[in-house]
Amino acid sequence: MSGAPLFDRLALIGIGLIGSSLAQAARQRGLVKEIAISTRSPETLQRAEELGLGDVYELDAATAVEGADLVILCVPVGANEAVAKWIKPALKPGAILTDAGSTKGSVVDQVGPHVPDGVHFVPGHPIAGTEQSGPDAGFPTLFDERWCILTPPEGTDPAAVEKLTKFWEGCGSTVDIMDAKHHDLVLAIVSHLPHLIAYNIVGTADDLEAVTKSEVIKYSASGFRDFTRLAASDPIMWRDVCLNNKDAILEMLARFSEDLSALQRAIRWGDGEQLFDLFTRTRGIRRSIIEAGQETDAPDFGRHGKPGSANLAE
Ligand SMILES: NC(=O)C1=CN([C@@H]2O[C@H](COP(=O)(O)OP(=O)(O)OC[C@H]3O[C@@H](n4cnc5c(N)ncnc54)[C@H](O)[C@@H]3O)[C@@H](O)[C@H]2O)C=CC1
Ligand SMILES: O=C(O)C(=O)Cc1ccc(O)cc1
Repeated sequence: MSGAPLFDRLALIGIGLIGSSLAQAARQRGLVKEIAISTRSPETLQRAEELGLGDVYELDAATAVEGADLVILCVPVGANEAVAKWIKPALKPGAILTDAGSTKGSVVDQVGPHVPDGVHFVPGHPIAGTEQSGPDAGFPTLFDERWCILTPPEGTDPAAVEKLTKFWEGCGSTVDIMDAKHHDLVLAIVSHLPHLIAYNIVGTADDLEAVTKSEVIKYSASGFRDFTRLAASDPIMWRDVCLNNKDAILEMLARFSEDLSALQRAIRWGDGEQLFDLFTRTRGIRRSIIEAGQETDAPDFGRHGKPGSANLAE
């Protein structure tokens, strides 16, 4: 990125995959003048320093946010409220407070009440990630050609939303704005349910008595291996996602179970036509994703194409 930095001081609270990637993207693209990093464990903070991710390293999150004009919470969503209470007295008037959490309604409910007057609260969610966690997992291009969803509560200063949008665009993303409740419903089906299905199928395979663990590893076809990648995602992060998007996830799980029962019935009664029809319809969805430039061959969440850069490799 060319031009003046957007922010003087960025404070990142939590320095795992997302915090580390943001630090690297913001630094490489000149989006901020200074980066302050805070995280709970001294070992992780030391690792962040060894990796040279920031300029200032603080165990005390409140000290890290002092003087920051952009504060991004990059902790598991279940930790957001405690962090918000902690940093509240130290937030600078006029600062933008945002987060990267995978759920949004819970962040609005749990962080919102602790945001002091004069601080702009704009929750966010980069739709970009991997199954890795920790500061070593971060990389500066993580957000390139990905969506970032912002869910500003009603009455949020449009100038703050615009400035945060510019920041994410500087990180390589395209920003969409939506209501937190809608975000949680959409993400429940496209992200949260797939992870739960992956955790479940890998757990089931692991529990099978008639099939040994070595056979699961030896004969795993690529379909099963794709599930094991998702099922290797961070347990704390995904526990928190499930507990903080409970209603939408339960709604999607209920629909999923009904549809699975219908498939079960079709198999039991030899209804090949129903199976064929469903498999044909779903194949069409995959083709639409490819045609829209949302190439998904990469072993992580699909990038969206920018106009003119659609990847039609398949
Ligand atoms: N991993 C992914 O693919 C994606 C994750 N997210 C969201 O981003 C956030 C961060 O995720 P990751 O970076 O993947 O997690 P991570 O596990 O790699 O890093 C989390 C960081 O938060 C710190 N932390 C945990 N509890 C804390 C507390 N109470 N106070 C201070 N620091 C604390 C940890 O020490 C670590 O530095 C989560 O809310 C997650 O839902 C969003 C998009 C993708
Ligand atoms: O690794 C994958 O395939 C992901 O799905 C990454 C991911 C995980 C959580 C999010 O909220 C967004 C993206």
